[in-house]
Amino acid sequence: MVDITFCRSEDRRLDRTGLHYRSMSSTWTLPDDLQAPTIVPEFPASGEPLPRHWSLCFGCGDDQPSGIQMTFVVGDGASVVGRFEVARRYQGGPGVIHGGILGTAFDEAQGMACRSVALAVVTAHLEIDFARPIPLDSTLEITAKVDGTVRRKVYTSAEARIVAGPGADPDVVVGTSRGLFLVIDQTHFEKVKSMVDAVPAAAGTAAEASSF
Ligand SMILES: CCCCCCCC(=O)SCCNC(=O)CCNC(=O)[C@H](O)C(C)(C)COP(=O)(O)OP(=O)(O)OC[C@H]1O[C@@H](n2cnc3c(N)ncnc32)[C@H](O)[C@@H]1OP(=O)(O)O
Repeated sequence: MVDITFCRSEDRRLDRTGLHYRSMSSTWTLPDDLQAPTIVPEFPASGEPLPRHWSLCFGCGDDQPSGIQMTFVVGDGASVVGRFEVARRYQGGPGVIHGGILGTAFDEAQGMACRSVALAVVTAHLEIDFARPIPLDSTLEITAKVDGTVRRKVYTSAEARIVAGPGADPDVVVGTSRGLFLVIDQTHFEKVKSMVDAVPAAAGTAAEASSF
């Protein structure tokens, strides 16, 4: 049970772990007992591709044609570098990406970075700063890393840059994100894994879901 109190006068929320945050990046603080990431042996070496975690995932799945189909390589240490094309169907304001799509990309990239320290995680908290408009038809690169862990909690951060197409400038950060992920075990998806096609007990895909 997460105990979050919203303090209206200070526009600040506090949780019982001492993690302080609000909608501005300057207030995301890492806990004092943060442990440096310990990389699991299954995580590929720097420069190697990092395979999708689930074929039907909206973020990385190659069997999910409506998704953003991000691809990843492993970066230095507990980090990953993900890329995707900002397709025209991801439009929010005229000519630019929808904020929720950028949120998807950060969520996916930070979750993939967590694979450096754990076999499976889910997002508990994600916050984003949208720094620059991101044009359609550009290629976005997200660099995400694990900043540290506290028990099952994995603290992550990420930056987005346009690396090809309209507005490309690898020196300009167009968005940033910070997120808390929780390590899960196989019981997490137990009640829903047969619903992968929104149909109970779909053979095959349900079995694959257990390896998420
Ligand atoms: C490789 C994978 C890539 C995946 C990329 C995509 C990832 C996703 O989009 S996942 C989908 C979106 N997320 C979800 O569906 C998760 C839904 N939420 C849940 O299932 C649960 O709330 C869950 C698992 C996150 C936490 O529940 P539970 O396991 O019972 O943890 P709980 O005991 O409440 O909390 C554990 C610790 O985390 C802290 N915590 C949990 N949630 C939060 C939160 N939102 N903010 C701050 N702290 C939190 C608690 O305070 C507690 O801290 P401490 O150990 O210091 O006491």
